[in-house]
Amino acid sequence: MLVDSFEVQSPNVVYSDEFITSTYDYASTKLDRAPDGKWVVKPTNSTYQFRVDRRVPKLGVMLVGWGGNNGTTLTAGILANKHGITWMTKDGLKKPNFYGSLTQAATVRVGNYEGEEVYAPFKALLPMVEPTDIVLGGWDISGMNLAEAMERSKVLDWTLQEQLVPYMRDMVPLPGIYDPDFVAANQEERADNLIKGSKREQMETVRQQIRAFKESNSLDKVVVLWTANTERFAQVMEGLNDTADNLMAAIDRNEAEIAPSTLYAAACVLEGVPFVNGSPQNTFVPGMIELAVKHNVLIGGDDFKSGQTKLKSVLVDFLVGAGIKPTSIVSYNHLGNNDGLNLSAPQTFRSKEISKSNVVDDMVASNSILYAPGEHPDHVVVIKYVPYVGDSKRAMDEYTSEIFMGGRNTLVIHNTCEDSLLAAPIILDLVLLAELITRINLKKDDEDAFRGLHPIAVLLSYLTKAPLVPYGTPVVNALAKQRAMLENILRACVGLAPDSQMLLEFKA
Ligand SMILES: NC(=O)c1ccc[n+]([C@@H]2O[C@H](COP(=O)([O-])OP(=O)(O)OC[C@H]3O[C@@H](n4cnc5c(N)ncnc54)[C@H](O)[C@@H]3O)[C@@H](O)[C@H]2O)c1
Ligand SMILES: O=P([O-])([O-])O[C@@H]1[C@@H](O)[C@H](O)[C@@H](O)[C@H](O)[C@@H]1O
Repeated sequence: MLVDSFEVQSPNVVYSDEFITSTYDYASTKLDRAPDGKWVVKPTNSTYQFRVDRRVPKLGVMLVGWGGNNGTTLTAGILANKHGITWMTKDGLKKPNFYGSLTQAATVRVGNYEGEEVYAPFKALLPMVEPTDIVLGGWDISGMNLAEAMERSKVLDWTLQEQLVPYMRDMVPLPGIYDPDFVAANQEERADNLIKGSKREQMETVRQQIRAFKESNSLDKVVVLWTANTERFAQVMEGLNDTADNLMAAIDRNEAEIAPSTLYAAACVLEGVPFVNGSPQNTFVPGMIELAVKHNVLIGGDDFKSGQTKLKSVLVDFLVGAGIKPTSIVSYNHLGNNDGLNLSAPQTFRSKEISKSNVVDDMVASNSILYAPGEHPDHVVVIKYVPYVGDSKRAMDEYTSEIFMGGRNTLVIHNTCEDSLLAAPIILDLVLLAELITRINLKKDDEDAFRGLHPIAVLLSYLTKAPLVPYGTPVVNALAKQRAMLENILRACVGLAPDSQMLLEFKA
C-alpha cells in the first residue's frame, strides 16, 4: 500500500507552522581494547534534537553547462511534467514522469497496517520543493538556446521535443567562464558565449549573474550545480590553493591553475549559494573547501553516480557482503555524446577514471577475511568515444570472483541507456536535497543552540561517484549504505527510527 503523506504522532515530535522539531535517541557503539587484548564493544546512546524549517522556498536552480545533454534533458523533463505533455512513439503514447529520481519515484517503508506493508513517497519524509516549481537558468560556453541545444543533444523523442520548443527557445544560457587548458581541445568550437576578463573579474561577473537571477525571478533561494564538461584535475600547490586566503589571492593574481569550476564554486560560496559538482574534477581544492566551511555554505559532489558505477556500488557490496571475493573488475563503455568527446582527451579521461575506480575501496576494506592488507581487485576503467551511438552509452562489465574451494565466478553485464536520462533525475535529487539540507538544524545532548549540518553535504553521497566528505569522515560508496544513511537521517528529523527490517512483530 502507498500513502501519499503521513504525520508522526509522538511525544518526541512537535509540528508548528514553521518547524518540525524532533528528539531522537541515537544508538551507536564505542570500542575499547581490554588489557588482555580482547576487543570490547560498548553500546552508546546520545540525544539529538532536529529542527526542520517547513517553509519550502521559491527555488532557482542555475546549471553550469545548462545547454548540455544533461541540462537540456532535465529542463525538458521538468517542463513536460509541469505542462502534462504527452507524446506518441512507435511504442504508443508516452507520459512524463520522474523515474530515476530517489525523491520523486522511490518510496520508504513506514510500517504495516492490518497485515499490509505500507510505503510513502521518499519526498513525503520532509517538505521539499516541487520539481515543477523550480525556476531554471544557468550558464553555457555555447550560446545556443535550450530548444536548439535539446535538438543538438539527440536524447529525447522528436515528438516530445517539438512540443517543448515553444517553452525552451527563449531560454538562453548566460555566458560562461571558459579555459581551454582544463578541457579537451575539441570543445573549442562550441565556445562562443564567454565571460571575458581576469579570473577575479570572471568570478565577480558570476556573482553578479547569480544576484540578478535571484532578483529578477523573485527567488527565495538559489542552488548552483555543475553539469558542464569534465575538467582535468587542478594541481594542488602550497601557496596557491591550499587555503582559502591563498585561493583568493591566487584568483587576484590571475593564476592559470585556478579552474573555471573553482571560480564558479567560489562565486557561489561568496554569494551564500550552495554549489554541487556533478563532474569528477577536483573543483573542491583544499582552499575551496576551507572557503565553504569558513562561510558555512553547502558544497557537495563529486560526479553523478548514474549507471555503470551505481551498479558497481551494488554488485561489489553484494559480492563482498556474501563472502565472495571479487578479484578482477573491468568496466568498459563507449558513447558518442559531447561528454564522451570531451573525455576522449587523456587529461579529462583521467578525472573520470579516478572517480570510477575508487568506488570499491570501502567495500574491499570492509572484509579482511577476503583481502590481505593492501590487497585490491584488479580494476580497469575504459571509456571510448563512438559518435554513432550518441547519448546511448554502451557499458560492458566483467566481474570475476573467487568462490568456495578455488572456484571462480564471472559475471558479464551489458548495459545500454541514454546517459542523460539517467543523470537528469539525479541532478534533480541533488538540487532538491541540497536545498532541503540547508533547512535542517540539529543540536546534540545539552548543546544550547541549533546549528546546521556540516557544509560538506555528505548526505548527497548516494548520488555521487566520489562522495565529498569532511576530514576524518569515512567515505562510503556502497549504495545501500548511502541510501540508508540519507533515509535514516530524514526519518530522524520526524522522530522515526531506522527501519530495522527485523519485523519482530511477526517472529514470535
Ligand atoms: N550519465 C551522465 O550523463 C553523467 C554521469 C556522471 C557525470 N556526468 C558528467 O556531467 C557533465 C555533463 O554531462 P553532459 O552529458 O551533459 O555533457 P555535455 O557536454 O552535453 O554538456 C556539458 C555542457 O557544458 C558546457 N560547458 C563546458 N564548460 C563550461 C563552462 N566552463 N561553463 C559553462 N558551460 C560549460 C558545454 O558547452 C556543454 O553544453 C560531464 O562532466 C559528465 O562527465 C554525466
Ligand atoms: O555513472 P557511470 O555510468 O558509472 O559513468 C558514466 C561513464 O560511464 C560515461 O562514460 C561518462 O561519459 C559519464 O559521464 C558517466 O560518468
